[in-house]
Amino acid sequence: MEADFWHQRWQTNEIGFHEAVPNPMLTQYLGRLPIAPGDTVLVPLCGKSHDLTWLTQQGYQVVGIELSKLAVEAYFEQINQTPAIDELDNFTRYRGEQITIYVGNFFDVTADIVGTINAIYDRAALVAMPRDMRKEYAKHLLAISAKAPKLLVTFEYDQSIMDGPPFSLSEQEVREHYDSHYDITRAFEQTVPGKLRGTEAKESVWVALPL
Ligand SMILES: C[S@@+](CC[C@H](N)C(=O)[O-])C[C@H]1O[C@@H](n2cnc3c(N)ncnc32)[C@H](O)[C@@H]1O
Repeated sequence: MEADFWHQRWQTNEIGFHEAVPNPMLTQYLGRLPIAPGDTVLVPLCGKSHDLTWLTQQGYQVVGIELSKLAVEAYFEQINQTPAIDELDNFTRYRGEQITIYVGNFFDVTADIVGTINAIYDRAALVAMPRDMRKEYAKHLLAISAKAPKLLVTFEYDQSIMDGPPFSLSEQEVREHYDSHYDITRAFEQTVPGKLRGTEAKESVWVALPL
């Protein structure tokens, strides 16, 4: 999707993807990754998700990347923190307690900017990208995170009856993106309760451990 699409969604508050509580897939399956409190978790395309706060509460350092300044300002308001704000390369950097969020385009982020990453949590990020961008996204994520272990949440449904985002990802596509760098296991699968925007869909949680 183009940046304008997402800016518009935040401006008009059309953020159906934003959940009121930390995502149960995160809280149940993060423990499958070989990380410990104090480690840094990268959350690409983070929005103003409560998942960020849950991660800090478990003792992790969190690095988020988000296009929308509105989202990030709303996040710090939500957690009652006044972040330190400065400019770094193409980004505005917001720093709070145990969390740094870079406001700008994910594709401009470098390994130097994010620093050492011990794990990645990808919810509503890979699936937010149309097919032609997903390959580039996956490649870039590998490059900036030195293939850190990853928890990935995807949806699968009949893409011919509904357009994304979130887009549908088959197991084959998940493996195409990551198989050559990770041992990938589907840790959980469910039919989306109450459907996905009115469409039957399956939700999967993948645990990806570096080869
Ligand atoms: C579907 S939302 C998911 C947000 C969050 N992960 C959550 O679970 O609530 C996708 C987010 O990615 C952001 N985004 C989209 N394209 C981006 C890009 N190229 N760089 C950085 N952020 C981007 C959007 O502004 C939006 O907040």
